[in-house]
Amino acid sequence: MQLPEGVEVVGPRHDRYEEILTPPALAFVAELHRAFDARRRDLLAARAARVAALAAGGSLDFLPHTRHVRDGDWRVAPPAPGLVDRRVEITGPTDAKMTVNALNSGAKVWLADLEDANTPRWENVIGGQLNLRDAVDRTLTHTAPDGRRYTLHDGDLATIVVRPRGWHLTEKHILVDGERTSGSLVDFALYLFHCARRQLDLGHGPYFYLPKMESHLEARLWNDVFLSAQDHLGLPRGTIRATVLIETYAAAFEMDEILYELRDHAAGLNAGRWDYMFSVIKTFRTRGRDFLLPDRNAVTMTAPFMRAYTELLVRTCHRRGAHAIGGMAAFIPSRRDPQVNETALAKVREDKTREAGDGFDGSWVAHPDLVPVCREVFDAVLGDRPHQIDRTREDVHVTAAQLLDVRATPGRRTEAGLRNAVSVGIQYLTSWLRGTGAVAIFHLMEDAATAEISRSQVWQWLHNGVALDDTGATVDRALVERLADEELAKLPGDPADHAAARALFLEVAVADDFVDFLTLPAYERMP
Ligand SMILES: CC(=O)SCCNC(=O)CCNC(=O)[C@H](O)C(C)(C)COP(=O)(O)OP(=O)(O)OC[C@H]1O[C@@H](n2cnc3c(N)ncnc32)[C@H](O)[C@@H]1OP(=O)(O)O
Ligand SMILES: O=CC(=O)O
Ligand SMILES: [Mg+2]
Repeated sequence: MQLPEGVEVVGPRHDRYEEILTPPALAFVAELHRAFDARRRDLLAARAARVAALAAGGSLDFLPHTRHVRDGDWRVAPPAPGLVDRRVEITGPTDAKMTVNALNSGAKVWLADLEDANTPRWENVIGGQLNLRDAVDRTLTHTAPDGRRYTLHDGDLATIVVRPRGWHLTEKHILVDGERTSGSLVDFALYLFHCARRQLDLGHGPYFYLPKMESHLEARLWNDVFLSAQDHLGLPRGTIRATVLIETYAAAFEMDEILYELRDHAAGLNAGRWDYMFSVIKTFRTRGRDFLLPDRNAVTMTAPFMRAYTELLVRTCHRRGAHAIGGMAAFIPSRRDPQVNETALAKVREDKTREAGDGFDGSWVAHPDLVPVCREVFDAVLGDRPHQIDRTREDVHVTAAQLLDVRATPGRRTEAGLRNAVSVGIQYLTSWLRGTGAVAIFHLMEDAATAEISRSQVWQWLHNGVALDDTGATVDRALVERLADEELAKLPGDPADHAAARALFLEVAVADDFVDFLTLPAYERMP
């Protein structure tokens, strides 16, 4: 096949890959790369500059020069078809079985995840695009090794909203002018190219969730990508809709500005609590006690700094006519263990009840068996209304000091918490390196965001010389390595199965230089 000039595909071409990697689709990727990749890299450099300023004693605050945006009277575009009622959204990776199960789950929306829940292995990147296209065509089927056959229901399916990779990730198998492309642009462009028209014919549209942004300038970049992409494909401006995850500390101070940048394409904000917690740790990782969190599993959504963040998110969205979408309770139900199941359902009910009461218009679940409980809770609050955007939460007034008040978080730093972080981190990386980016560990959903909390918390405790509240031991490299060995010895199978993950975990959790994202070195270990 003749590729567009300057484009190379260096990943293997498995069965049907030519249906996705067509010359016009690759030309579209190349056009976006040439127009926008330099800006992407400049924005990543701006992130690094902010980290340096914070390490030197700076802080986060609402931006003085964008006050006119926060004070201004503007609204985002009205909700697009398929995105009006979002009371239950299921998330998950895009392998064929999960795709069918998610679309059939009864959720209103499926977040098709190419980010936190996905290892961006070449087979997942292109295989995911094939599954998405087949799903939109309603031809997707799957036969499990045990012979079970999966097909899409005839009636209503969940609206597909694709989450491309964050701006920090590259795609090493598609090169343009000899350079790696952006993972975000590849995921976005291939889905838009192959599925936008089909989605419009079905009465929906090309919809996206945008992850891990750290400023409104990053949102402006996405908006410019959307304008250019719509023009290239002859789609009316405003066809694309994007829901932005507010999941970095810096973005919490720029919610209005992010919605404003994307306003003709904006579909709402989501409270991405796990990456947010990771970002809180990461942003002030060298600043000692004021930003030390207790054990990961002790930090709940009622911690004052988390509450300030979700309250501000609902208020900001509703003032601008946008949906506010809740986050992920990590408890995973079990079809085999009634006790585990009961606990998960109760915890998820409690979480969704708080969100619905706070004004969220819908929320996320990680598993099909959680769809009914989320729906029931939101039905009780919404009734026949598709959302509660008219609940403007004028009562909410969140200050920068409240967003930054990490110190008031109740909980202890314990050896059990450290053990858990080490064990979960290594088990997760074992799974990631094998190509599975979401996994249940100790009955909790673990993905790239939750694993980041584990490893960054170990890094933070170690580099701030934390003494554990229970044993009094100071966290140091020797202690982390000992716990790693003890925890690996408890796992079934050979500890050698986890050797690569153990080494990678120590690299990102212990080394002096803090690696920005664990997926960066992990991706380099992928073929
Ligand atoms: C921080 C964040 O970004 S949160 C969003 C990103 N994270 C995610 O999306 C995680 C999504 N969830 C998952 O991946 C899974 O639920 C896991 C890995 C946590 C657990 O999966 P499993 O161990 O397979 O759970 P379990 O065995 O109970 O699954 C039962 C069935 O439900 C299906 N299922 C489970 N979760 C999902 C899902 N999210 N989407 C679609 N189907 C699902 C399984 O495929 C299985 O199907 P089958 O009965 O046809 O074989
Ligand atoms: O993407 C969601 C999160 O919680 O992180
Ligand atoms: Mg996230």
